[in-house]
Amino acid sequence: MFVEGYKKVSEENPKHIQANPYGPNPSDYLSNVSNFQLIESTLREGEQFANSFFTTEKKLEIAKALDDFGVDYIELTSPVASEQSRADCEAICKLGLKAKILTHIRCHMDDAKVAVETGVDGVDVVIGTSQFLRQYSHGKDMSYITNQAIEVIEFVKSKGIEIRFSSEDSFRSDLVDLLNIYRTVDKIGVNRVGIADTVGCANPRQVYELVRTLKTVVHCDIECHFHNDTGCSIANAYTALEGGARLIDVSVLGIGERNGITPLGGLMARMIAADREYVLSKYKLHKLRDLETLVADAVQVNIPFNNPITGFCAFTHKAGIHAKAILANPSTYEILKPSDFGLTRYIHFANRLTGWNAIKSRVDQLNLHLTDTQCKEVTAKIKRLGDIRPLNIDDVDSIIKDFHADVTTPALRPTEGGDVEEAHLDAIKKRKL
Ligand SMILES: CC(=O)SCCNC(=O)CCNC(=O)[C@H](O)C(C)(C)COP(=O)(O)OP(=O)(O)OC[C@H]1O[C@@H](n2cnc3c(N)ncnc32)[C@H](O)[C@@H]1OP(=O)(O)O
Ligand SMILES: O=C(O)CCC(=O)C(=O)O
Ligand SMILES: [Mg+2]
Repeated sequence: MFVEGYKKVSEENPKHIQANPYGPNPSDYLSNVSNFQLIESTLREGEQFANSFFTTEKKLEIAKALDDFGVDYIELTSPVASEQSRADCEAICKLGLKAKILTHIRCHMDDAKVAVETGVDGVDVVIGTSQFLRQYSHGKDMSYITNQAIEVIEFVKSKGIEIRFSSEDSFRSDLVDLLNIYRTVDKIGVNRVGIADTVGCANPRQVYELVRTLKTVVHCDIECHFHNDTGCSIANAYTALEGGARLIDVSVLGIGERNGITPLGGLMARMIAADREYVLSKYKLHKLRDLETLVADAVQVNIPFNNPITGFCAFTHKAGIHAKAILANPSTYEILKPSDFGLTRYIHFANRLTGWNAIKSRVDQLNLHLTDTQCKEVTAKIKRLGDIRPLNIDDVDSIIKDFHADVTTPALRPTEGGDVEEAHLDAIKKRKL
């Protein structure tokens, strides 16, 4: 149906699509999709991953690589966790990186006093506010938590460094308790408040609602931390930004407690699809694969086959219908450009789902010449073998080369009344002799 005022969508240039033909949506003003920052927590949340053990050298190498990638903040394990944790934190602070260095502590003066002496640019303070954590973790009530928070925040602020206050397990906390404590810490002047989906229970709608509600209560930036237990960590991060959060906690490959948090690479994929220019202007995406390999090796895991961007088949197209369109215009089946990440696109033609367009493209790559009809013929041969066993590129290339030799050998030209198949066989026998 034609609706007056609707702009025609241009297929050539999707930018012509009008986001909202009925005028701006008030929530567009709140969205930080084009203005987000990353708190990179591989060296804090990531150290809580089951396989993690980072030597000092490895931590320094990872911190430098994260900085080179362009993350805004690097969050480090609490300096009270161990002697070495504290020494490593101090060593990373001395690197003089562009990224701001944070450490992550409990809401306790003992931790805060150590943290401010490490040389960090800021301190991330956290305390559980849900009934579970109040009962089974620290055992404190909301009034104790509030007083403790005020004392720690004022102390850290007095040292002239950044301070963030976060409520652990925010989504299972009482909303009134949450809003009260956030309002209090905002009034004292924290740089950020944090929402944490510590158990990975939140869905995007709940995230949007909580962020929007919190926006009505605080003036400072909102940071969000999403665990991935139910597979929502990237969607939740994106929705949080849409709702007006500014900062997202990520780790390389999403490593963290249990199955981890929002992965850096996955979030980059989501964000570049939303605002390519902003993401390309801030982050060195072509360094992503090396960064992931560095961390994967350090914690002895493989990069998952279906990882956004860097999974081995993330830019591989297989079915004939896809391959044809990709050859004509990659955007037909690609929302991300492999070249943005320094990567290459592949067409997987050695299989029975292939089509003649993909095979023709391979014929051209091999510098051979076959007509369209001949390409269709050779495709049928490839499919016949592909029905029997998995194929590799050499299989396909030799079928193509044999076919090409057959059709270009003069003996193949059918003589008057001659049989083409016999002529083929004859020519093949002659070549083999
Ligand atoms: C959701 C998260 O990821 S939060 C960050 C998690 N990070 C860490 O735990 C960092 C590594 N942790 C450690 O090295 C240790 O747990 C330490 C050094 C912090 C504490 O060690 P311990 O004193 O031996 O205590 P333990 O780990 O057994 O228990 C946690 C203690 O912290 C208290 N606590 C837990 N959370 C908080 C909090 N947010 N604020 C203040 N105190 C807290 C608990 O009440 C408990 O104290 P208790 O022993 O007096 O009851
Ligand atoms: O400090 C925070 O905001 C998050 C802490 C954390 O790792 C979590 O709650 O899962
Ligand atoms: Mg966490």
